[in-house]
Amino acid sequence: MSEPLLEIEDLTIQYRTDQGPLTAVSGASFTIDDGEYFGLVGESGCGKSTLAKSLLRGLDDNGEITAGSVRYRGEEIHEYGEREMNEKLRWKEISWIPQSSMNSLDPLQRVSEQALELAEVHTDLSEAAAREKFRDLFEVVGLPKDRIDDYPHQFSGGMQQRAIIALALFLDPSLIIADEPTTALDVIMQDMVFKYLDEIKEATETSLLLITHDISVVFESCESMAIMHGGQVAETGDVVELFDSPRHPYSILLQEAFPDIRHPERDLAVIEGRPPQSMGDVESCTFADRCPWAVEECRRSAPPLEEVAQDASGHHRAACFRKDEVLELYRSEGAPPVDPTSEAPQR
Ligand SMILES: Nc1ncnc2c1ncn2[C@@H]1O[C@H](COP(=O)(O)OP(=O)(O)OP(=O)(O)O)[C@@H](O)[C@H]1O
Repeated sequence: MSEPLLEIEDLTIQYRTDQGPLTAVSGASFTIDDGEYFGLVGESGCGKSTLAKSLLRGLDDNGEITAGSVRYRGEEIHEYGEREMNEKLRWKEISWIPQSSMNSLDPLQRVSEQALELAEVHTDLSEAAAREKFRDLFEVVGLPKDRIDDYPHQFSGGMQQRAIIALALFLDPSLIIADEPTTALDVIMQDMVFKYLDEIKEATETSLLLITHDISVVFESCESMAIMHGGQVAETGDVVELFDSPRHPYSILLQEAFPDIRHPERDLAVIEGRPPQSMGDVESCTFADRCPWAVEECRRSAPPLEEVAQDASGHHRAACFRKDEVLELYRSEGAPPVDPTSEAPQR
């Protein structure tokens, strides 16, 4: 098998706070291959943005990677200095589509000027060639070519977000990180942005790391995914595999919490409780207190992320001591009420 584009292994990220170190990401692992669309899903506060920001060294000042590694095409990128990050990685190899275009387009510059600056720093393109390339990309994202010289305020929110996608594509990056790219948009615009992301997939070799709380978007747009809970990767693998045969209780319940076109009549499940905020090292399953199938072992140690079966991509893994039995239990008996004092069952 060829080398993955991005390989995250056992990544732990903490924030210094007045109450001590807060662990936002704990032992996270997954890989993204060339050309792959990968979804990172989970509730608010589960650590998605922290993980994504760490990839481009964009963590807040009080955040730090305390363990694990991030390899990009086999190279440990956290060993790069700030200059190497700018010269080798940012925009050129990995670009970023933020949650809201408001903070990322300079309101005082024409959109084309922002592209031309990137071209000047990172390419040998003449100004005319760079403008032509940007005009073409406007077309790819469904914006009129002759609007590249507009200022951001001349665009609607949806158009601004598409202009950012054009900027993100401008240097032909191998990976685009999109952090809730449609949160600030209305439903119609959300659909359009995803339509353009789908078209980009057809037209380019770019990989996408799509961060969202909406599992159904990932099922529709991505090939692989990771589901996070409380800073841990609960499950990762091929989307079809996770859709048909989820192995982590959180993945099972999360799927039941979103509408499914196969079962439109179904009542949507509610996952009781809130995700935990972990101070210090994480030494248990962060889902244990919300899990209908938790046993004592889940509170004594953190379950490792282990392979459950061969899927199309060969990396379906789940972090649950009961990963080989919960789906069957759920299908035969439903989810029992959560019992915070549960003892280990007879096995
Ligand atoms: N600068 C910071 N200092 C302290 N704690 C932080 C900081 N930034 C984030 N956190 C905490 O880290 C945890 C993970 O936050 P993060 O924003 O990564 O989650 P998320 O899954 O991206 O959430 P959302 O979907 O709401 O953006 C949360 O408990 C959050 O409160």
